Amino acid sequence: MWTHGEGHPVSAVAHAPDPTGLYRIRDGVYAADLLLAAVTEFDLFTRLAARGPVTVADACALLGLAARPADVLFTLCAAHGLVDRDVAGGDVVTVTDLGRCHLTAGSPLDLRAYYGSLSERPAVAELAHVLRTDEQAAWGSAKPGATAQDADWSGRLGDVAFAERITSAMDARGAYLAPRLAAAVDDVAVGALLDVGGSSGIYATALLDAAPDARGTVFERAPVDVAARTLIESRGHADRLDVVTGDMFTDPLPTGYDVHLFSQVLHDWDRPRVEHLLRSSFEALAPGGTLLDHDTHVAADKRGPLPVAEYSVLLMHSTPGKCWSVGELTEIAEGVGFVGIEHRPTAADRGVLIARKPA
Ligand SMILES: C[S@@+](CC[C@H](N)C(=O)[O-])C[C@H]1O[C@@H](n2cnc3c(N)ncnc32)[C@H](O)[C@@H]1O
Repeated sequence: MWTHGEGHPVSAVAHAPDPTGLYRIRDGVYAADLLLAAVTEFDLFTRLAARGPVTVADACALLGLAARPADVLFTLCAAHGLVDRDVAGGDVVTVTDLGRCHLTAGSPLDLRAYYGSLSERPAVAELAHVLRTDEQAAWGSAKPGATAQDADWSGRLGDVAFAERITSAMDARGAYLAPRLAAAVDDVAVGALLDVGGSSGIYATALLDAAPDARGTVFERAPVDVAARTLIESRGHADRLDVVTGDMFTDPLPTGYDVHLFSQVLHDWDRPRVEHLLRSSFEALAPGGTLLDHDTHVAADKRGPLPVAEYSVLLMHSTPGKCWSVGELTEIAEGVGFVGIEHRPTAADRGVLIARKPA
C-alpha cells in the first residue's frame, strides 16, 4: 500500500504506481483543441486530400500556416494516423484513409460538423492564431486584458509569486522523473554537474545522490534562483549543490563542469535559441564531458509518440518552443561539435539525449 512521503525518493519511485497517465492528461491538455482548430478553422483534411501528397512547406503556403506550429500539427496528425508523414522523403504529408473518410467534405461519414460544434472553445481561437502567426498565446490561456508582458510565460517568471508557483510545479513533476533520469544515466561519470535552468534542483539532487563524490550547481535566472536555494537548503543538499544566478542567453555558462544537464529547458525555445544554448554548453563543458538533454522528444520520423506530440501542442501554444525531435537535436548538437549522440528512454514519455564533447 502506497503512503505519501514514504522512504527515500529512489525507493519511493520504485514502489509507486505508474503516474504516466496523469502526466499525459496534464501535458496533452491543448491537443484536442489543435485538432478542432485544424478541422474547423482550416478545413485541413478536405484541402490536403484535394491536393494529394504535399510537402509540409507547400502545405503551409496552401493553408496559411506558420512553419513551427505546422510542424507540431502534422506530428500530431501523423501520431493520430490522420496523415502519413515522410520526413526522410522530403517531409511530405498525405491524408490517410482515416482522415479522408471522416474529416473531409463529401464523405458520407464526415465528422467535421461534430468537431465544429466545439469550435467556440477559447483555446481553438488561440491555437488558430498561433497556427497563422506563430505568436505564442498567454500561459494557461490567461484572462483577457492581461498585457503581453504579464501573459507571456517567460516574462511572468520575473514575478516572484509566479516564479514560486512554477518552481513548485517543476519540482512536483521532478519527484518521479528525477530518480528515473539518474537511473538511466548511471553509467555516466559525474565529477561536477551544471544543471542549466535547473529550477528547484531536483534533477541535480537525484544525479548527485547517485554520485556521492560529485558536486553540482544549478544555473538559474532571478527570482527562481531564490526559490532554488531555499528548496536545496531545506533538503540538506546545500553542501554539494549551489546556485549560480545568471541568464543563459546573455551570460556565458560557468566553466569547471564535466556534465551539463538541460532538463525540459530546450522545449521552451525556438531553433536559434536552442542552437545558442547547445553552442554555449559546448564551449563551457570540460573536454571529454557529457551533455544530457532530458525532455519529451519527438521521434526522428516525426510521427509520434502520441503523448509527446500532444505535449508539443501545449508548448507551441504558450512558448516559442515545441518538443524537439531526436533528429533535430542530433543535427544541432553535431553542428556545434558534439559527438557520440544516443537517446535513452527514462519515464513518463521522457527520454535523455546524451552527447559527448571530444576530449
Ligand atoms: C520548464 S522549466 C524546467 C525546469 C527544470 N529543469 C525541470 O526539468 O523541471 C525552465 C527553467 O528555465 C529557467 N530559465 C528560463 N529562462 C532562463 C534564462 N534566461 N537563464 C537561466 N534560466 C532560465 C526557468 O527559470 C525555469 O526554471
